[in-house]
Amino acid sequence: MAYAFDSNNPSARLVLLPNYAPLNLINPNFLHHHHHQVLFPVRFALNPALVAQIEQDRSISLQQFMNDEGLVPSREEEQRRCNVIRKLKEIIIKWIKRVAYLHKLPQNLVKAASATILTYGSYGLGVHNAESDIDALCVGPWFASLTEDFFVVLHDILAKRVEVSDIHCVKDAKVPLMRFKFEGISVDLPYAQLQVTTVPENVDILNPLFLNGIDETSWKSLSGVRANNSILQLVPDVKIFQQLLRCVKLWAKRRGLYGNLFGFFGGVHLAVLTAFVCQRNPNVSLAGLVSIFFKTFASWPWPTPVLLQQGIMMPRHHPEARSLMPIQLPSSPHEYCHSNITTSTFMKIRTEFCKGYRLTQDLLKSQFDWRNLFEPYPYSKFYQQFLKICLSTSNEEELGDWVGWVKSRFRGLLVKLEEAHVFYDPSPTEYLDTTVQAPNVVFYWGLIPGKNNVLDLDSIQDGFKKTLGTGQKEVTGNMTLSVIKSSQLPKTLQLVDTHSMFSDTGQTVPLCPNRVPHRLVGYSVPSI
Ligand SMILES: Nc1ncnc2c1ncn2[C@@H]1O[C@H](COP(=O)(O)OP(=O)(O)OP(=O)(O)O)[C@@H](O)[C@H]1O
Ligand SMILES: [Mg+2]
Ligand SMILES: [Mg+2]
Repeated sequence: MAYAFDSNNPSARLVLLPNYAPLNLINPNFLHHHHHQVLFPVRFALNPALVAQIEQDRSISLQQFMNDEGLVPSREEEQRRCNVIRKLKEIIIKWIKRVAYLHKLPQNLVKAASATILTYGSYGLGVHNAESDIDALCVGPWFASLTEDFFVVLHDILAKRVEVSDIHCVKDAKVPLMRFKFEGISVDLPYAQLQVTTVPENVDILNPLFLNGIDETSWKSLSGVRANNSILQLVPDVKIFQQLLRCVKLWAKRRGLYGNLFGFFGGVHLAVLTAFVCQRNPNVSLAGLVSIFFKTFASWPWPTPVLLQQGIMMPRHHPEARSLMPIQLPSSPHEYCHSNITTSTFMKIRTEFCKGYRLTQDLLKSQFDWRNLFEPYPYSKFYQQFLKICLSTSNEEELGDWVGWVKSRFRGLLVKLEEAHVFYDPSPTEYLDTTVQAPNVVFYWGLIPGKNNVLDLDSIQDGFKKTLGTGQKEVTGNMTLSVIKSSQLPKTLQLVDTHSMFSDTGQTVPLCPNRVPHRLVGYSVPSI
């Protein structure tokens, strides 16, 4: 560590120079001319070339960190996903020919008929990792209906394929879709029907020619693709946007802020916040953008909405406009991303933005270390009490469906806890309680009851059970709530807080935090 000291003014602060800062990069006039006012922050003392050099180094070390985390998929993993999409496209083409035939269309129309797959979500943005699903929109012609041809004919074709497992139809959602695994990779497949016979492979869904006469559901299903297209068009540099979004997603996951169903962010929210920062700061390095990201949102005057397209007037009566953190859905004028953020999760998110800002505001600090930003959230140290949510089924096959169902209704539980005036931190991580015989998944949510506040758990549990009993549901299981002290948390969970790793010893082990439940309805939570 090197220090430059202003000897003419002993009360002036020491100017800290990073270890590797070559002295010749220090603005030579600085110490000389400004020795009566060395109170400038250190960055002003440095030659801009040095600042740029350090930022560059920080960006490289951040990229190195991300690579070491294994977040960027390997070439083989990419290839696997490409193969899945190629095979899906082949299946869709065969399907549409069969549907045309079943509808007894004339030969020339059968010949001309086509359908395609458009990817969106994190895969479409190029920020997916090995755990991400593939969001693939099936786009079909005028004669292929959602209810029959998609949910019955295509479903049956897919169900018969050896590559496909765990296939489910989610019909009652805002964006109806089929969810399945294809060669082990989760796929979300919604459907949009265009009023044309031939759907080109790379159909331009922004072209009004294709959008003529489109129905409401198809329009909604197209919104994910539209959002992706416009994000990619609005950011000045796609590559740096992707890098920043990967960092932001990792930060959100590590700090327990990723999961729309838990009242936190989904991928789309973070994509818009990231695009917003990139849009306003072209030509800034990755490290600089991370710093600006936290600065921007630590001081954001919520509930002022975050808008990517400034000219668009967002309607005040929109239900999401009243949400605590409204975020515009790009390219869908007058639409916001759906969010489940509550007062508790809002407070946690804001605290974490501020913490992120504190940790990244001074990139020039010599002891700067990216690991601090991505440190796993230490739940067991933060909270003295936890709400334990135990979900179980009598056999393993039903567990995924049951957990997915309960998660899709978690909003009801968040609202009930909010009404009970407790502060809660709904950690999305899933654990397995090995002291329970039945196949199970356990959640531990941090709790801080309000003053003089006794939590009436029975009434919350009864109310939530009622919520679970309504709507379309094929499986049932058990759900119990209990409050435990942090000292009663399984030891491995406390270990996880410090090491964030999977453990196969002890009572309770975390499952894959991104385990994708089959019936998880995503953002289209049924109304509760
Ligand atoms: N809350 C939401 N509001 C609006 N659109 C959403 C919402 N959630 C998902 N979507 C749409 O569906 C797409 C896929 O969502 P998904 O939940 O798979 O997240 P993702 O961005 O792909 O991240 P991940 O890598 O976790 O899968 C999003 O990109 C978005 O277009
Ligand atoms: Mg996805
Ligand atoms: Mg998805």
